[in-house]
Amino acid sequence: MGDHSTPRHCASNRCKFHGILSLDKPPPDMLSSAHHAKSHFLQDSDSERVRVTVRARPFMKVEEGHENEIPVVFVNPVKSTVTVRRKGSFVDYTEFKFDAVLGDSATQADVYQVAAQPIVLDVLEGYNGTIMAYGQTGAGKTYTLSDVVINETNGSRVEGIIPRSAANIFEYAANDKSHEYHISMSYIQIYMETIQDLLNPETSNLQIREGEDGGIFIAGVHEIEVRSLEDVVTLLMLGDCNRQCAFTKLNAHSSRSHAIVIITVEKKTVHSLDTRNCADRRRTSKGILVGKLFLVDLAGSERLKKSGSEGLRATEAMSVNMSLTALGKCISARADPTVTHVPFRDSKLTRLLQESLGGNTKTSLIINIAPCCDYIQETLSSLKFGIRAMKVGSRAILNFEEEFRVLNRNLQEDSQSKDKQGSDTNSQIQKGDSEVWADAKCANPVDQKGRVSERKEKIKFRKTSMKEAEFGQDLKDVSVNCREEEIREVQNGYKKHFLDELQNEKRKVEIVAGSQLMANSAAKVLKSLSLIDEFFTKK
Ligand SMILES: Nc1ncnc2c1ncn2[C@@H]1O[C@H](COP(=O)(O)OP(=O)(O)OP(=O)(O)O)[C@@H](O)[C@H]1O
Repeated sequence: MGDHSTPRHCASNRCKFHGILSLDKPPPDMLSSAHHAKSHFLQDSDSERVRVTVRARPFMKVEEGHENEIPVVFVNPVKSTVTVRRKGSFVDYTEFKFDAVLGDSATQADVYQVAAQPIVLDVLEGYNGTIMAYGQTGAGKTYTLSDVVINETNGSRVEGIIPRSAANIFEYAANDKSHEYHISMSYIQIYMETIQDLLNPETSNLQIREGEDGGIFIAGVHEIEVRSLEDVVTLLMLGDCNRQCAFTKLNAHSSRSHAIVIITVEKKTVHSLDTRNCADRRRTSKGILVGKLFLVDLAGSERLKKSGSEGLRATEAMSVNMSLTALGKCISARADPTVTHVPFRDSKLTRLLQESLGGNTKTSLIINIAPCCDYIQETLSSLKFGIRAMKVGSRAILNFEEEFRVLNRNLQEDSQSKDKQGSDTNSQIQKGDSEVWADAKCANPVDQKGRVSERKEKIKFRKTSMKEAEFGQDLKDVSVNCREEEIREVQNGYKKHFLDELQNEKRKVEIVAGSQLMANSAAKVLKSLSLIDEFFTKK
């Protein structure tokens, strides 16, 4: 962050354009491997923040052969800069520096490797990720994200980021023999401030809800299991048929809605036969990692004068412009550490993308620009948007869910063995309280110095009758009334289990304990969670 993300305005004739490559592609070594892309693009010494790539498309046929072609936008993939020159001037220009810049000869594979693959790999590790295309109408957002070429004889060929991401996910899952995968997909559009399910168009105006953990989700949206790239391509095509598009002067196939594909990857450790029967299986249970990938094709901003939109088309454009303005405001607010209120609720788009704008998500933003002279104002505005976005931090945490079934079984076994010993008579938890819904959640992000940041999650008991337990905002405030021997057992069993988890995931840990637990078992879980504090404090 800091200097490199600030546009530099230069009006001095000492600055020359020598060395600036016009719309060229990065050297092959930059794109050589996924690993390379990751180390250059997403893992620098900065704290986590939104990463921004600019992609300049080539001139289209209709744009060729007139004044429009006068070069005003210069990209330099080597230096990751875009320079925009004022028409007719050689001395008045603005230079912007981004995380990566790709010119008109960059292929779809190049764009995927630089701007998408690192996020997809993070999703496969259990993080949330967002890949979002932004830019004026006709700049190439849909081409970058959704392009699929259908070849009658050989079947479909993947081109854009969405099918490539799906291909990457299925290939990764097929090669990973130590995990079981469950992959599902949803596809929605935000059209004129209503959310529509593109895979089930009968349902209209879906509602955005906030989960108990503060996460945002769409209530009632279809989540369809996908087992292959072909499944994904079929659903994409089905959704695209239902998406709102129209002819405008600026784009023959202009999107009139924001479209979002959500791919959810759940992965679970496969237990070997030995460990399945092992008495100490708590140590081998790794739970479920859940990564959500949001692929966002924003509708393009358009000036009504230029697009010639009227009637419904004009109303659609105004609705799109309004939500993009709201997005801009949220980005500006997030980029400014002194601003405390972020107006996420100003539009459906920003409410839905709340986590992608500085929340529990790793975000890659692609700024699509057109090279034409006519669009210079729109290009400048998109580039400035990208620069602001680079200042937005993020705090993605590993979405680790303790496998409820395993946890529940272990806890019940513990409880049954207690019953056998007849020690329940001493328990301070009443018999009538044994069946409660317990939903204890502890999000435990650890900062770069290894300190535990303050816990903000509430401990909630949905239908608790546990009079013995008192719960506060912070786990330190939790006091659970259980017997000495129960605590010892928790220390011996769960402490070891959770510490194993923590050591595997040194940076951040999220542990969820929930399900229809026995009351006394829930108490143990809380107690065991509180041991995590001790672990980090000692470190
Ligand atoms: N990198 C590229 N190479 C070749 N053609 C491109 C490229 N980018 C875009 N195009 C072409 O430009 C046209 C407009 O692109 P696209 O529809 O993706 O724009 P968009 O930004 O999604 O527009 P809107 O916001 O109006 O939906 C399409 O015909 C597309 O095929």
